[in-house]
Amino acid sequence: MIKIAVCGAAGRMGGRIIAAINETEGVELSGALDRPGHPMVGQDAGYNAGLGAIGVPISDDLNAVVAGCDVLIDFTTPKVSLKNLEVCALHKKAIVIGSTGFTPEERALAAELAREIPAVIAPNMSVGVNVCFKVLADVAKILGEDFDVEIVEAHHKMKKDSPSGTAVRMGEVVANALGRDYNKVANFHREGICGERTHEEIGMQTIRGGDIVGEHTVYFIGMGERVELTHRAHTRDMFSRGSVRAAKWVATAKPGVWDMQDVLGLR
Ligand SMILES: NC(=O)C1=CN([C@@H]2O[C@H](COP(=O)(O)OP(=O)(O)OC[C@H]3O[C@@H](n4cnc5c(N)ncnc54)[C@H](O)[C@@H]3O)[C@@H](O)[C@H]2O)C=CC1
Ligand SMILES: O=C(O)C1=N[C@H](C(=O)O)C[C@H](O)C1
Repeated sequence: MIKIAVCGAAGRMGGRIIAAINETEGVELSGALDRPGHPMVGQDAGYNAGLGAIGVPISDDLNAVVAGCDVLIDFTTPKVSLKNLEVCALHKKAIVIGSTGFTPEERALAAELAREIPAVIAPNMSVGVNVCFKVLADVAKILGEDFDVEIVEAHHKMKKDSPSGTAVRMGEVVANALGRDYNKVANFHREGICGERTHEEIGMQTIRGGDIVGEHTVYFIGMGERVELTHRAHTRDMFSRGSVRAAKWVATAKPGVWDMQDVLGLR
């Protein structure tokens, strides 16, 4: 039985991950964490998952919860995730990180911290999005330089980072396939007399509102035709099931940073 602890247990994803652990064979919830001062600390973690009481209280004691698990699943914020990675490395425990909004410097630090423990770090745990990542590289290469690339994502109004981690990864996949540097060609802002579109840029546009779970479209726009690759998330449950699948996989993985392409065998 793999013992999984969940950090961000009082959050939108935390509740769905606890529900997914509850329905998955071979895993059990060993602990639940949220930030000190959160009103749900001390309450049973099953309530946020819609399960009723399951006998695991939400704690704010990171060291104790990590010591008692085999794998920590963490859906919080980049800063919290880096701290969790550091504590998992101290305790030699594996980690799955779903938080998004990492800077390039934070990503480098995460790789450093994960040198001695296995870590799955992925901006999107759904099978559908990860298949999109895989085919996007081929689509970009086949359509080539004659097609302009624009990426549009839409999420709920509570989302804190922009563009989404998924949109950034899509931009990186396309840029790599076309031999471009995402950090140089991503264009996040057009306003006023901003001039004609450059050939190389990848436009990154963001919509926020209501309760949209998550939608991503990559447009390949040519002269006289365009191709659109869209993924729409209907619920958070495939992200949470994906994170539990990643936890089972990472429990026996070698140290280093992995992502869902590794977990799903899509490399
Ligand atoms: N990789 C994926 O498939 C997905 C990633 N995400 C990402 O997961 C993250 C969380 O998303 P949501 O659940 O919607 O956010 P949320 O705001 O509902 O939940 C985050 C939780 O983390 C807790 N938290 C904050 N500081 C903490 C600390 N120091 N220690 C422990 N807990 C702490 C908050 O109190 C909150 O309960 C975001 O970065 C989001 O973009 C969301 C969905 C899917
Ligand atoms: O914050 C969210 O909700 C989501 N975040 C992830 C991202 O930033 O890509 C994945 C998903 O789209 C939901």
